[in-house]
Amino acid sequence: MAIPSSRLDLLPPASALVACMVILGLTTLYVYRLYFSPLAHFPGPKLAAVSRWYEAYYEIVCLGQYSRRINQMHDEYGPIVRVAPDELHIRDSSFFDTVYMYPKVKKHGWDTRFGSKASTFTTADSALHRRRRAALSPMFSRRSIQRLMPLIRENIELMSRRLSEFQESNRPLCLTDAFPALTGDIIMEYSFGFCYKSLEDQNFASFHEAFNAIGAAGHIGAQFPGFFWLMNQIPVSITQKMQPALSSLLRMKRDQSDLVAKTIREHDAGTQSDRRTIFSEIIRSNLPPEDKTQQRLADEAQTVVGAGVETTSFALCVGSFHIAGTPQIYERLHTELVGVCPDWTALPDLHELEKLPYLKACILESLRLSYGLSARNPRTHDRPIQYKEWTIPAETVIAMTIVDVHHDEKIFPDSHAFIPERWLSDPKTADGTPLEHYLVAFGRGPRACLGINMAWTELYLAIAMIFRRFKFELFETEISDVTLEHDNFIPNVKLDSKGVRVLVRSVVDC
Ligand code: HEM
Repeated sequence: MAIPSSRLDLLPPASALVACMVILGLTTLYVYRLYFSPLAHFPGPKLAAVSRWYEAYYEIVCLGQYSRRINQMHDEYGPIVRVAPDELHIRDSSFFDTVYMYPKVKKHGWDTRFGSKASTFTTADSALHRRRRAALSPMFSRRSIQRLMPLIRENIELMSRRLSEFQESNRPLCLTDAFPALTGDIIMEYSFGFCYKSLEDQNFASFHEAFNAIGAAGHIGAQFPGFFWLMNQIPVSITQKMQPALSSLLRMKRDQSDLVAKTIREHDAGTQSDRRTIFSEIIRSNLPPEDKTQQRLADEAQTVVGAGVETTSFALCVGSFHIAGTPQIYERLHTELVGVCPDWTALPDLHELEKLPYLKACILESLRLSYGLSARNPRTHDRPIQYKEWTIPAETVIAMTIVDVHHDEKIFPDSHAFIPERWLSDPKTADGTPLEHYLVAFGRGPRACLGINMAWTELYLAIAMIFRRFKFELFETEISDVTLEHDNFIPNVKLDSKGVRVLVRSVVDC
């Protein structure tokens, strides 16, 4: 039946109706989150409780500042705060193991962050994660890394030759570029039997910027899950103009996808080489076919390579900066290294290096101040957990942050200072816990770092080679070039940093 036109005039326009419904819906949602949600009674700012836009503002507009804001919230509200409608954050080092060591723990939230949702690193579900991790694990065991030693040493020696070049030319060397070239060449070679030869490149060109871009873009991906899909649809020539670092990231993703495809093809044709690579082994593993698709393995490649490049290289930057800038640390380390390595040309094997207490202390302190990840690290448990007087409902997202533990002044007094001595002579905290228990750079529990053996090996060999054979003089570099300023998932320093730059000097006992 037709409505008379006079009555039609009385109806509000469709757009107004939609707007009213949206406002009503949002109001209902916000009222629920504030007053009726199971997390309603947890302390924290109301804005954070009603919407993730609060987080988005600090992460996207203020460029990775939500962690800092969360720290202010803890100062104001106490050790547990509600930082998003469905998420609590805890700042209490003694609770770290309870959150992370639970075997069935899930990790929601990282699956949309990097455009690689099917990787082991980003898999949310615990059972699926276990299966995927099991296929990767054999390649990262201590024995496998021992087998990888010739490759690691070859790259360390190549780095040594590059350092000699800089010493001879007296040109400043940018370690922020050089270290990702080292770690990148190693992990690419191990992943695919191919690398970009970044160490040989005049300027150590690598995908370092791309990995930093992915961290920053992750803030957008976290809020808008379709973001990476959208970026992938845009031709590289356009993203190149819009955002060069992001275009480098997309190029890297496409390269890795091609390398995965090549590995699959060679496996299917039976033409693969005898050399074990991470991806040839995954393809040979007993993972089900759906976990061996090109897309899933490309996701895996992105995170394995990313995890292998940035964390270790930043730890090397932080350590080198402090060792180079503090003569008594350098002298003590150098003397210890000369003791075990009187002939500078022959670096001792890993077992010998692992026995050196001061070298280990310098590495521990480098890890402590480089954090691994600066992001808050979400977990959910399938049962309620008790934190002090608070009962946290099952399936709540609970996060803690490595940076908070490493700067817990009760555990690491003068926590911003680089003091290797704090690790000497088997130190304990006030309650008798070994200090190393609170070094959580590699995370904890079933989702802890898989590359820990590889990371330690690279750190031992690189630091031993550098500070046995050379001496660094800091060049127009200051503490802010290694200080966390932007939490872009991985720790980023101030935006206008030119990197850690040094002049390379020879040493008399070489
Ligand atoms: C200084 C060096 C490194 C640090 C501090 C570090 C730190 C971390 C941390 C904190 C996590 C856990 C994330 C979480 O809790 O969810 C992690 C995971 C991981 N790391 Fe590392 N990492 C380092 C080097 C490496 C290297 C060299 C590799 C080798 C490719 C690697 C591969 C991985 C992988 C595959 C995961 C995911 C494990 C999983 O989700 O089961 N990492 N890393």
